[in-house]
Amino acid sequence: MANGGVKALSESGAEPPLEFVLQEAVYPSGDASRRRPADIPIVDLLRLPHYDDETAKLRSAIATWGAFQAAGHGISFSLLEDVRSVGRRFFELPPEEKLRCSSKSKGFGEGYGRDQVKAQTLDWSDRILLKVYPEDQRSLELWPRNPTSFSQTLHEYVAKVNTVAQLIIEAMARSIGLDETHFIAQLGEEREIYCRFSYYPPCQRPDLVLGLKPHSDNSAITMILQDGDVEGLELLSEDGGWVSVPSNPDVLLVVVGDLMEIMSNGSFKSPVHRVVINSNKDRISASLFFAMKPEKLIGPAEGLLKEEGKQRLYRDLIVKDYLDAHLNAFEEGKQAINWARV
Ligand SMILES: O=C(O)CCC(=O)C(=O)O
Ligand SMILES: [Fe+2]
Repeated sequence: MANGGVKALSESGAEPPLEFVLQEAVYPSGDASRRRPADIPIVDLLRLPHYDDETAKLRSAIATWGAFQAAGHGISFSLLEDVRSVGRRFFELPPEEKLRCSSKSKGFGEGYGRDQVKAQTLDWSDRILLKVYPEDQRSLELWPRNPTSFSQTLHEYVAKVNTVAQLIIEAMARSIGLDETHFIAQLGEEREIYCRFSYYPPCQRPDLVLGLKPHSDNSAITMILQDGDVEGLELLSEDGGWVSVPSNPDVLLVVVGDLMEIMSNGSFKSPVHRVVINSNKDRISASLFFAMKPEKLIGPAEGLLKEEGKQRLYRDLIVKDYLDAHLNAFEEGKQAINWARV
């Protein structure tokens, strides 16, 4: 692929090159705009700490979808719009400017450019991945200088979402009868947060490509700011069908990650999800992935194993080993969570 990324390919108007074309068995069949949205519950974070029915709603949403839409988060709409806007403006820069933010690191490496993974089929998207927390671990040389407000906007957004995530993670613990500090203590102050902006250009053959292959996240939780207008994210439902996540411009979509599935001993499911493409509309998203530091040992909460009849479903493991297993599984088109089962 030329240096212009998928955006330049899209603008050339050509059919997608073969390395982007999926095997026929996994064609996404059609245009994102023609899909029916899934009924993913909206949880009001203002009510969450005080009302048991809101906590029950959160638990049921996670049990059904592995995800919910968070409203009442207190982050101004203008900041959400600014985050989408700085992301979009970065991807609109000429290729040589974007390439200044790229690095050669393997796997899901930081910086602009495609994931350096052995994949059978390439994703129809451009992305930039940045470690945003702890602050002293930021590789600022990879952060876009253009638009000039990029760093400040992202900095402000991460601080706010970090506070919101705390409240959500406490409620998740409460919702399954654990002390509300349990998962937060696992994450610790030295938690790591990565931000991934993804830009999905239109493709004249949305029936042949995916913006992002089916995967579950290697995080504890992921907080996704979706495009304000354009849908594309889909969750794999229990009956094996794909359902489309509505693009609600002022909510944050909270998705359970594999590390939370392990710590909750399977009470919470980390959903398999993918991104489909539109024939004439582009889409932007910004995902924040919350995880423990790689050296941390995690496992199912003791409190969940004491209950009668409860079996341990996952091993204790070092987060770094899980991340390696996740990458290997991803490259083979498999789910890493099976590796963690007892
Ligand atoms: O673009 C989206 O809405 C989701 C992106 C995603 O699933 C990811 O980055 O892991
Ligand atoms: Fe994801």
